[in-house]
Amino acid sequence: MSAYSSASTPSDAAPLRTNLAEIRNADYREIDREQLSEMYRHYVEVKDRYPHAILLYRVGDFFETFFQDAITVARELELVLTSKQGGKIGRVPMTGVPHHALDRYAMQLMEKGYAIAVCDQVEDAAEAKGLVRREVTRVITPGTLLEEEMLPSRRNNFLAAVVVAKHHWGLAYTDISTGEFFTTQAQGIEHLAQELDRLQPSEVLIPTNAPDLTGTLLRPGEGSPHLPEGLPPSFCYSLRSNTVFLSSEARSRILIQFNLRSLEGLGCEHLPLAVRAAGGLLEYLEDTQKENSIPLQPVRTYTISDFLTIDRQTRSNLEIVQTVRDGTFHGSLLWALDKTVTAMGSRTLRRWLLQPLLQCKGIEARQDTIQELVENATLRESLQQQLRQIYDLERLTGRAGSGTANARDLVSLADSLGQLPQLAQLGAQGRSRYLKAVETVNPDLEQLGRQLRQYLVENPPLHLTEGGLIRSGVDTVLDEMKAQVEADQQWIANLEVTERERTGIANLKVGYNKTFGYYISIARSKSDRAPEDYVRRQTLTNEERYITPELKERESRILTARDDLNRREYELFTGLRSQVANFAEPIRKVARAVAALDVLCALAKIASERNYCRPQMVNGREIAIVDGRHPVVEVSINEGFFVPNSTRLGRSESSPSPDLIILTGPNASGKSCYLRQVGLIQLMAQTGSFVPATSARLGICDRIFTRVGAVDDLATGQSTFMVEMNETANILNHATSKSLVLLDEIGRGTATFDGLSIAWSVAEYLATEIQARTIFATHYHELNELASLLSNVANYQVTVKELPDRIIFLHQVQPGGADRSYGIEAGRLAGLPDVVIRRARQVMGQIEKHSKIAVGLRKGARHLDKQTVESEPVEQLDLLDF
Ligand SMILES: Nc1ncnc2c1ncn2[C@@H]1O[C@H](COP(=O)(O)OP(=O)(O)OP(=O)(O)O)[C@@H](O)[C@H]1O
Repeated sequence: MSAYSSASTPSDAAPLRTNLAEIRNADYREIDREQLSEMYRHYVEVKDRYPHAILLYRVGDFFETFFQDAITVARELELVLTSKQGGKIGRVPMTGVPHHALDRYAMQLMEKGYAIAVCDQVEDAAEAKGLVRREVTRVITPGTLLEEEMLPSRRNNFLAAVVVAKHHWGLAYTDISTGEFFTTQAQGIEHLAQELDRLQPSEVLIPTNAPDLTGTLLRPGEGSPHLPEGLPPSFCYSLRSNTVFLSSEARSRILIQFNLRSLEGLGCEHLPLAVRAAGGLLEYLEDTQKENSIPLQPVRTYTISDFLTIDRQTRSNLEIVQTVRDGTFHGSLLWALDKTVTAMGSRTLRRWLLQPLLQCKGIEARQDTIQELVENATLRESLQQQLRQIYDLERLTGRAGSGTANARDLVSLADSLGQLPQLAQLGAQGRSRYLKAVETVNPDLEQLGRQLRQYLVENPPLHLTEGGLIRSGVDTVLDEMKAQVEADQQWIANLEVTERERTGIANLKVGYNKTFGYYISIARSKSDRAPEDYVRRQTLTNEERYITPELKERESRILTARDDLNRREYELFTGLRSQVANFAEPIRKVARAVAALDVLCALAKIASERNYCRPQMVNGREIAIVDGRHPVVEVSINEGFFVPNSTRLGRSESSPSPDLIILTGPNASGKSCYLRQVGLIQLMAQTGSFVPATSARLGICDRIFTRVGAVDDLATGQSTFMVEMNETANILNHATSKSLVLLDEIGRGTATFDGLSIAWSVAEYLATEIQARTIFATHYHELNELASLLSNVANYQVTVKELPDRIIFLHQVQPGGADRSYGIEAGRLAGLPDVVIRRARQVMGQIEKHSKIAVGLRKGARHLDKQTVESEPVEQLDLLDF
């Protein structure tokens, strides 16, 4: 149980130990409201408006929950469930958390999939006549977090909205902490699922026409008949009324938000579903943020086909942002490449890796900057040094705009803006586009930074209403107030000396306590010498305590002046904060340029330290990598131990390279590693990065597909083999001749001959029908025979050296097919009985002797290139004949 519990709230709260089923008044909807006392009546009125959120209701120093919410919160947060007198109705369940710990507990509830409505006191309890006025000041949901401590700094927290109309869909998403706001429209639900998978939004808004469900937050995996079919179940979905997603309402909401007359300039005028999604998203922000107005950047329209498509399997198999095995960041591509020095840069690198480009122009612009920074290490190091001084401008601006920034945030912002001129000087030394983007500093931002530094003290406190924020000399009213307080404080400080002189009592003291304020203390033995204007306030064993009218007057003046002074400081502070919010747009523009430069510096540093090369991007189908390496494995094993391997793929008139490589080799020889290495090099190249190779010429790919390993998908109840077949079907149905397909172990999850047959026909289809560039790693060395049938197929093997008692892995990929697998050898080394090994060899010999796969298919080979494979009866394979 937590140390915080309602047991420490008001005195009539009592722990509830009863069986949950016996708790009375748990359901607020079923009680007689007339019987409730005034505060509870207000509580249920508010609760009626937020039936699906946990309502945290401010009472004194606590945020309390009542009725069913109290039971839920007690269970989820392991707090003590108590009860409190709710009026004539008797006691109602209650659980509370201290107000200062709200963020922490809200975060825990959020992680468990709850939305939270915060109902705070909006007037001073001391000044309230009757019930203290309370209002919902914020609704916190997973997609609307703003609090620094609740947000991961190095990744975005996206809120998405989706509108589906048959096969077409619109998607809008934003990160309200950084203000990014995008929208798009396309067709094919699988593409929507892919986009959501790329973004990993914390919350997805879905329109529903069931009014009583509006506001429901479905936890990940919960599912609902109201979710459009085909959406991944792994997200938190919020059901919203479909009226706010109507075209006209959505449209006018966007126009008002960005103060526009038409959507033309935003690029979404003719994309009705994109507009509807964006409008619905804006309405949600209005509804949840209440008094915080979120400064969003004008919505930007994008097209998914402008980027390399990476589906969920590929993102997972290539371990782009997390590893397959344990889902950790450590060991992923992002981990190996993220040498950025700002949180903004880190978020940008993640985005770039998940959304590589399709146009040479954009890729080459990034490459140009990397090249410049590889060649000029001094400039690169100075830039990184400079970038380190720049805080998270995007999120600091976001907090300023939403009114949640504190004085330390503004000081960090000012310090960061103060670094821009030096950054500009460094940028001016470069030639490429990304360096040029920072070479001029907006004078308004310089001025803003100066003003913030001029007003705010260097190390301001966290609290904003207790003074100590603003420097002296910047505001005459404030200075006069400070002078008055200081004069009175000085008078009190001198009082001890002046009163000792006046009374002649050498040990007279001036003290302060909370109950009486300032007092003069005299030893009781000397109390007869107290002057007439001394008024006795307290008698202790050895001393008497007095006040004087003048002392009291000074004291109350100090107290009121301090209040005024704190208020004035707060006013000045909020003025500064609003000023920052007014500059949100130009600050974020700079932030984007800074983030991109940070990423390019990081990639240049890696390129230089790890000997990467600049890949030459070409428009054809060529993939020519000389001495390529796996970017993650290379840095995970001892330096110099990684064995580089080359790759040539992509047949064309000028190149005899194969389209499909059959890759064989014993277990653990490095097939998977090689396969992934090729995929990662291609992906890195299309991100604009240099690649781990001696040289590379790469044609742009439209998609990278992977099928690696075999894992049961228990969540959807699919067997290993069905997962494998689904993934393979997806590849065969969507790959094009511009795709890169990486297949590892197709057909292993079923009977050998079924598996081999499927593997064979899949490879054949890829090579003849689709002609995608493919690497097909397999233990079925029978597939090597394909190369003798199809001219665009080649065999490669990962080599090993056989010694009498062991195998040495050379990890070298060389032309030719392995004529045997080492499975039986591996079994022998593992200690299988000799008799079993002997029998296995015998069986193997029989299989090899009688296999007529190549002969059988060669007879039908004339049909292979004519797309008639399906209709032609291929001769009965003789595989079972041994
Ligand atoms: N080129 C290489 N240089 C150095 N070490 C390598 C290389 N390729 C692979 N390795 C090492 O060998 C290990 C096994 O590689 P990998 O998993 O790719 O084998 P595999 O042939 O796919 O095995 P299996 O058929 O059992 O799946 C890797 O973890 C890696 O450490």
